[in-house]
Amino acid sequence: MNRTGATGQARATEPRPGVQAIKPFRRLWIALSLSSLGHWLSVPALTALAAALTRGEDPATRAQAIAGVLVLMVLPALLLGPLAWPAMARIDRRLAMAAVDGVRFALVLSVALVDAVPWTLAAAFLVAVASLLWTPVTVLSLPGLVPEDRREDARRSALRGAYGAAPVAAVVFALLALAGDALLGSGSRADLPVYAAAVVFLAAAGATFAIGELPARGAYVPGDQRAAAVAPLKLLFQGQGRDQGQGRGRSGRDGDTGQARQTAPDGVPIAGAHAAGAGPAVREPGGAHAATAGPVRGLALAGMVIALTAAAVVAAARLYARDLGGGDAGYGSVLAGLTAGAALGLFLGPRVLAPFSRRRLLGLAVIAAALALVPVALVQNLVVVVFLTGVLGLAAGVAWAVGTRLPEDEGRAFAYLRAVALLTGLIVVAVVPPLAGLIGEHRLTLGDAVYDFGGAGAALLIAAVLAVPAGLVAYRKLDDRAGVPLLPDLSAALRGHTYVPPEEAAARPGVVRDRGVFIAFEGGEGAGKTTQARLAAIWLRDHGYDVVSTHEPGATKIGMRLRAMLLDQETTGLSPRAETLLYAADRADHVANVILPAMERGAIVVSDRYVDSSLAYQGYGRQQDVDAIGRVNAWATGGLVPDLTVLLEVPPETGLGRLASPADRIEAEPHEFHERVRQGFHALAEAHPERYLIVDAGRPQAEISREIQYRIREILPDPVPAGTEDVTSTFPAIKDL
Ligand SMILES: Nc1ncnc2c1ncn2[C@@H]1O[C@H](COP(=O)(O)OP(=O)(O)O)[C@@H](O)[C@H]1O
Ligand SMILES: Cc1cn([C@H]2C[C@H](O)[C@@H](COP(=O)(O)OP(=O)(O)O)O2)c(=O)[nH]c1=O
Repeated sequence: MNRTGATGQARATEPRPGVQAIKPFRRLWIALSLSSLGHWLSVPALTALAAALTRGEDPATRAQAIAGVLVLMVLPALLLGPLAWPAMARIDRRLAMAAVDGVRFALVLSVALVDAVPWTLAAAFLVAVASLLWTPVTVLSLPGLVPEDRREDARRSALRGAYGAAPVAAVVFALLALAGDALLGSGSRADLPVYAAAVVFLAAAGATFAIGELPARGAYVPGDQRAAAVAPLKLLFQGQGRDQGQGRGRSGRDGDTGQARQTAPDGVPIAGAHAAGAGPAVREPGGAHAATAGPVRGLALAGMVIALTAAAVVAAARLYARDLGGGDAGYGSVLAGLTAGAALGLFLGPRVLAPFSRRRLLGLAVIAAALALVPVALVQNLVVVVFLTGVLGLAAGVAWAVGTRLPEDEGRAFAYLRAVALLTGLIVVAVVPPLAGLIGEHRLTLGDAVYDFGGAGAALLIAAVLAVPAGLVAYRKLDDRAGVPLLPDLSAALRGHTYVPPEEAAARPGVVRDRGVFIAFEGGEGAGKTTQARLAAIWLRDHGYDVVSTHEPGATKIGMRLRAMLLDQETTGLSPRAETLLYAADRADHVANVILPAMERGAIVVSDRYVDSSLAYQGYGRQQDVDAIGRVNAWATGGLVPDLTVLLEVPPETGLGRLASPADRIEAEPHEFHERVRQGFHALAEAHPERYLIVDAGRPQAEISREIQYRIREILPDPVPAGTEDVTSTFPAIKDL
C-alpha cells in the first residue's frame, strides 16, 4: 500500500473520472445491471415457485419441477448463444432490449398469476433466452458509447454490473422470503419474489428505453466477435486440441485479439480481460505449451469440477435448505453465500498469489472447491452451510478467473472452459434434484448417535465424492511445476516471490536478485518512455541513488550495430524470427554487459524497453508465438525480470503523432500492428499486476512522473521521504531526444 491507498493499476487510473462518468455508458450500465438483477432473481424465484406448486406431490415430481426450471434456464446458453450476435447487430438494440425486458416482465408476472408448473417451466426458458441478448447488445454498443482507451474499463465495469447482480439478487430473494414468512405466514407466498423479479424487469425495460443514445445498429463484424460467438457444443464436439492447433500460429484472424472473455449472467461472454500473455518471467519450461493433451484435459476437468460443485449446490439448495429447516429464506441465503463467494473469487483470482504458477493455482482452487463440498453435504446446520458455500464459491470463482486467463490457450481457454462448464452444469442440475428425491430421507443410528440425512445432502455428498478425485486429477494434469514441492512454493508466493528450488538456483549463477533494483519502461511509440525514464533517473539520482540509465535496442557496441540493422528502413525482408533473435541478441549483450554489472554493484537500473517490447512487438504485433519468444528471452537474459515495469499507455495514433523524426522500420508498420502491440502490452501487464504500473500516458508529463515516483518509492531499498515528489515534480520536462 502507498499513500494513495491503492496498488498498481487502480492507482494508475485514479486521477481519471470513472468510466461511469460517461453518461450514455452509465445509462447502459444501469439497464444491464437491472436486467441482470431480474435474471438472477428469477432463477430462485421460479425454482421456489415450482417447488411451492408441487408441495403436496411426491418428492420425485417435486424434484423434477425444480430440475426442470434450472435445466431450462441453462439450456439456451448452451444451444442458442451464438445466434444472438448477428440478431442484435441488425436491429435497433435499444428498442429491442426495452421490448424484450417488457416481455420478460409480462412473462414473469403471468407466471405468478397462472400458478401452474408447465407455464413456469416455459417462462424459465423464455426468460433465459432473453438474457442471451444482453451480452451482444453491450459489446456491440460500447464502441459507439465509450472512447477507445476507456473500452476495457467499460467492459470490466459492465461485467461487474452483470455478475455483481447475482449476490444482490440472492440477498433480495432471501429477504423477500423472510418478509413473506413474517407477514403472511410460513411459505405461503412463494410468488412474492416472482412479482419482485417482474418489477425489476419492468424497471430494466424503462431504464433501457431511457438510454437514449444507444447506437442503433451496425458495429458487428462477424470475424471480430468470433471468440464470443463460439457455439459451445460445436467447440466441445470439435475438441479443444484441434482448435488450439489451428490457432497456435497466431496467423491471420485467428490469433489477432489474444483476448480472454468473461461471461454475463446468461453465460455468454462479454469480451473481457485480455489473456495473460507470457511475461518475461516464463521460467517453467514445462508450462509453456498447452497444446499437449495433458493440460487440455486438465483444463476440461477443472471446468467440470467448477461446474459440478457450484451447480450441485444451486440444484440442491432448495431441497437442502428445506431439510435443514430454512425454507426459501434459507435457500436464498445458500445462493447468496455461493454467489458472493464466487464474486469475491472472480475479483481476487488474477491478484491472488501473483508469483505462484497459474496452473498450480487453478488446480488447487479446483481441489478446494471440491473439498468444500464435503462439509457442505455433511454439516446439518444452515448457517455453517451458508458460510461453507461461500468458501466453495470463492474457490470456484478463483479457479474460473485463473482458468479463463491461462495465457497458453490464446484466448480459447475461456470459450472451452465455458462450454465444458455449461454442459456439466446442465447435467448436474438435471440429475441432482431427482437424485435427492430418489434417495429420500434416512436415519443412521450408530450406538447412541443418531444422524438424519435427507436426499439433498446425500446427492451433494455424491457430487463431492466425484469432484474430489476429479479435482486431484485436474491438479496433476495442470501442474506445470511437477517436482517442485508445493509447500515451499506456496510459502514463497505468500512472501511475494517465486520459489526457486536450491538445485535450480545453483544452476543459474548469472541472476543477481538480492542487490540492485531493475526498472523497465515499456509502451508503444511516442508513449513517453524515454521522457519518463529520464525523469525517474534524475529523481532517483537526486536522492542519492547510483542509477544506470539504459535502453534497448543498442546500449552496447554490438547492440548499436544490431539496432542499425533492425531499425533501418533499408532492411527489407527480415523474417519475424530473425528479427526476434536479433532483438534477443541485443538484449543478451545488454544484460550481460550493462544491467547485471550495474545490479551487482547495487545500482538502480532504469531501462527504456526490455523483454516486454519483444513480446508485444514480435509476439503480438507480428503475431508470432508469444510463449516461444518468452522462452528465447528468458534464456537470453538468464531469467532476469524487472522489479517494476512501468507501462505507458496511449492510443497508437496519439503516440505516433508525437514523434517528429521520420518513421523507422517498426514505426512505419500499419495501425493494426501498433494496436496489437498496445493490446499485447496491456495483456502482459494484466497478467502480473504486482510488478507493473499501468499509466495513462495521455496526461501531462509532470502528473505522470509523480505517479511513477509514488510507485518506485515502494520498491526502493531505503524509503524516499514522502513529499519529495512535490519538489521534484518541478523538474524541467525533458523535451524531445
Ligand atoms: N505526457 C506527454 N504529453 C505530451 N507529449 C509528451 C508526453 N511525454 C512525452 N511527450 C513528447 O512526445 C514525444 C515522444 O516522447 P518519448 O519520451 O521520446 O517517447 P518514447 O520514448 O515512448 O517513444 C517527445 O516529443 C516528448 O516530448
Ligand atoms: C527492444 C525492442 C524494440 N522494438 C522496436 C520498438 C521500436 O519501434 C524500436 C525501438 O526504437 P527506438 O528508437 O528506441 O524507439 P522508442 O523511442 O519508441 O523506444 O524497436 C521491438 O520491436 N522489439 C524489441 O524487443
